[in-house]
Amino acid sequence: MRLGGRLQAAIEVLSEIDTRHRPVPEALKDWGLSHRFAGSGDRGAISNLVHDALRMKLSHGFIMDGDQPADLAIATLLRQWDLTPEALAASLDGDRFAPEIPSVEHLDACLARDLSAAPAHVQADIPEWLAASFENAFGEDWIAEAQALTARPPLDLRANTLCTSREQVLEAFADQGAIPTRLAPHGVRIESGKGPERQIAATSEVSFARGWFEIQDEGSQLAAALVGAEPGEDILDYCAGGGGKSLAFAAAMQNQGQINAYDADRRRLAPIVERMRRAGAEIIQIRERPSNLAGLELQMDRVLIDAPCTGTGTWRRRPDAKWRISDKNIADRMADQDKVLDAAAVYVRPGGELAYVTCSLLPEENTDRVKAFLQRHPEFETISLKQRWGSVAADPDAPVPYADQNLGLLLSPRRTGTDGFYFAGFRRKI
Ligand SMILES: C[S@@+](CC[C@H](N)C(=O)[O-])C[C@H]1O[C@@H](n2cnc3c(N)ncnc32)[C@H](O)[C@@H]1O
Repeated sequence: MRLGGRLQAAIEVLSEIDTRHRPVPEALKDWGLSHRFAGSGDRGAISNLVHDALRMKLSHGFIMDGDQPADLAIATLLRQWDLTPEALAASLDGDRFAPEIPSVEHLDACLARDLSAAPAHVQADIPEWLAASFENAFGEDWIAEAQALTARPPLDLRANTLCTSREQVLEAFADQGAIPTRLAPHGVRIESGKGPERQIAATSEVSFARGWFEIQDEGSQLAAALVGAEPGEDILDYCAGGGGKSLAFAAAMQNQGQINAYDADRRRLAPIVERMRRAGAEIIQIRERPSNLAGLELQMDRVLIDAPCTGTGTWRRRPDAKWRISDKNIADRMADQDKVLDAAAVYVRPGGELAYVTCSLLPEENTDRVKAFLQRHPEFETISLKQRWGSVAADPDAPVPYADQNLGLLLSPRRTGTDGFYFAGFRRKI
């Protein structure tokens, strides 16, 4: 397919998402099923166009003075794929599958519009009602922080030190330009491609089948490292999901000690079985049911709560989530977070630690929850995060996360080059 056909396809998929509220992966899949002639390069390019358009939906709408799917897709090519209006018009010329586009003069005039005249949330490309939360989280940097969430994310891998080294993983992906992550000591980064370029399918590699790495954002790797798991300890991963953090603990603990992996939804735990086998992680005990946790009360050296959250820190990966989030979502997640904090805290031994992690940037889910927890649980105190960060970050000169009076660390794409993650740590006094 030429650019015109890809542009037309992206417009159709964006319309489907907009009018029928379809999830992006489903809308893209359906388009692929009804256009079987499209090759994998075409599908990748169309997917990139759709995701990029959603990342900057509001500012594209402002610049184009219209937010129809065609406006968004055309603006994506001009503002994110760096095509000039002339180059775009030339590449669509004579392409019978291409949509009609405005004249070069009109597009030049659109690009000349001054985005700084737009309302702040439009410049930031976030829903208006969330602006106050972003400002609370980041102060005067909030627009720049929100704008950094509109970029394509890199692909981050965590080298599994149970069976290989970061150097070997770097070598395996040397052709793709892999580099060491700046902060996470075992991370490997492959930067995102530009325009139609697709991200590599790292999980199709032999090195993946051999257990050399897991796909894990650098922010998630850092959150796991901040927990501070050491060989020989007893750990509870209370919201273990597919086990991303449990696997990181097993490597940090050199397969010595015990990790109890629990999740309220036991179907989410199922992938751990295969992942443990592949990674050679031998110390993970899967706890499928609440009753399997009996007897662990006051016994754990460390408990991690990787809490259910709105995922605002991962908007680079799921840009449609940015336009779906509601007040009710946030309120529901806050209630879940208080519930898991109370439920998981009972397993921490005196002197042991409780870690609270979200992949959200909203203070409502982060510092507010921590303050409320400390009020309900005077038997816990916060731990010094400055020291902990120093022991985790590979590069002491690298940017540090936001820290609010020792009430947690906040990582973000702009500040730390990671997904947005929040980490807070507590110690049980008695
Ligand atoms: C952010 S995800 C966990 C991701 C996982 N730790 C990882 O690193 O791959 C949050 C998890 O919390 C679980 N969850 C939600 N409510 C819970 C509860 N009350 N008790 C335990 N787990 C809960 C969800 O099923 C979900 O798997």
